[in-house]
Amino acid sequence: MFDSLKEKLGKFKDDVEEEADEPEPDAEPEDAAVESDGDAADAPAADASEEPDDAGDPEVNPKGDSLTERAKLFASGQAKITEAELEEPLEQLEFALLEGDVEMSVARDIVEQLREELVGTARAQVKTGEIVVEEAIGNALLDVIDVGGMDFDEEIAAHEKPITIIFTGVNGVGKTTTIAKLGKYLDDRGYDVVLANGDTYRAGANEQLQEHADTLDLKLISHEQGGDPAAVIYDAVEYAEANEVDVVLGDTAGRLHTADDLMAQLEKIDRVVGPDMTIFADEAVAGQDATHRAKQFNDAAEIDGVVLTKADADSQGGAAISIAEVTGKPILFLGTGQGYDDLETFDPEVIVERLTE
Ligand SMILES: Nc1nc2c(ncn2[C@@H]2O[C@H](COP(=O)(O)OP(=O)(O)OP(=O)(O)O)[C@@H](O)[C@H]2O)c(=O)[nH]1
Repeated sequence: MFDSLKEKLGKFKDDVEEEADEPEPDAEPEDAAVESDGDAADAPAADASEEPDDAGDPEVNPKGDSLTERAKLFASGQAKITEAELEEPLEQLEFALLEGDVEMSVARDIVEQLREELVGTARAQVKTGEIVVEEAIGNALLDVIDVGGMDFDEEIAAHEKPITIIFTGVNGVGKTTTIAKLGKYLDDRGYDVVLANGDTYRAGANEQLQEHADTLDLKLISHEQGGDPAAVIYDAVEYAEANEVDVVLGDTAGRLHTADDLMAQLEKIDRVVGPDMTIFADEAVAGQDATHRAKQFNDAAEIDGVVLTKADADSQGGAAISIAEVTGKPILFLGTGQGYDDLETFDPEVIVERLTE
């Protein structure tokens, strides 16, 4: 999972460490003078304990001395990584992220945060303490994926029952399978679950969900094909109330005659049923398409979180990295296979650890 993304981040780390490993060979005296005026770019002069006041004074430390000064700082481990040295590795990383289907604004945020965190870091620290670059990468990733934090288990436990969860997303991405997986997940945790088929548009949708319901021994509420999806989910909520069922999991259509029809239908379900939670499902492998769809669906019927399916088949991680920041809503689960238990809670810290280890 996300192997290619991991490789790209690893390459950035190697590139920066390589830069730190070499003295600044082409540091022109003039550059040095300019940098010492810049923001963190040449902070060593200020950090050096000896003669801090004289370091930038041309009388005491004329331009011609600054290379010697730099060599001294390098030897003492106090020299710092400059913005110029990071330029190429950062550019390459941004390109690699875009190539991996990371949304442009997200790739830029990651690169900017890395620049901010790494410029001015002591070279010696980067060279020897591998953890520095790794941590900077981790922080930049966490910043974009740890968004809108919601603990799904806590939310379910704390919420008044029944709790109604609606799933949105286009056809074929694994939405129905995800509902079945989540039904089992909740059933395993002691909740009574009822499924509702709000996809009254697609032929065979009832049978597909019924098959899952039978396998998992869950109740399914469905109407005839062509019926009103809001009515199906409403019925399921009534059933849950009458039978002390804890959770209603409602599927919705992933495609109608037009995208406008689909969005109008979702808005109607929102209005009539007033779901407690709306989860958008899409496939990780769809990359930027998934990110854009998440935004579109969120605009039509506000989502509370995302399930990214088929993460097991996704090496790029573009959607996984982008979707939370673009929608402002957290990824709750990753689908990691076709089995009912192939559902992994999305823990940003664990994901970052996996990507940077
Ligand atoms: N590898 C992998 N396959 C998955 C995952 N989730 C679902 N699938 C497969 O994706 C295919 C489509 O899943 P469905 O649940 O039928 O998709 P859907 O979104 O409901 O699509 P429709 O039923 O057409 O609306 C099935 O073959 C699933 O087994 C996953 O996390 N990993």
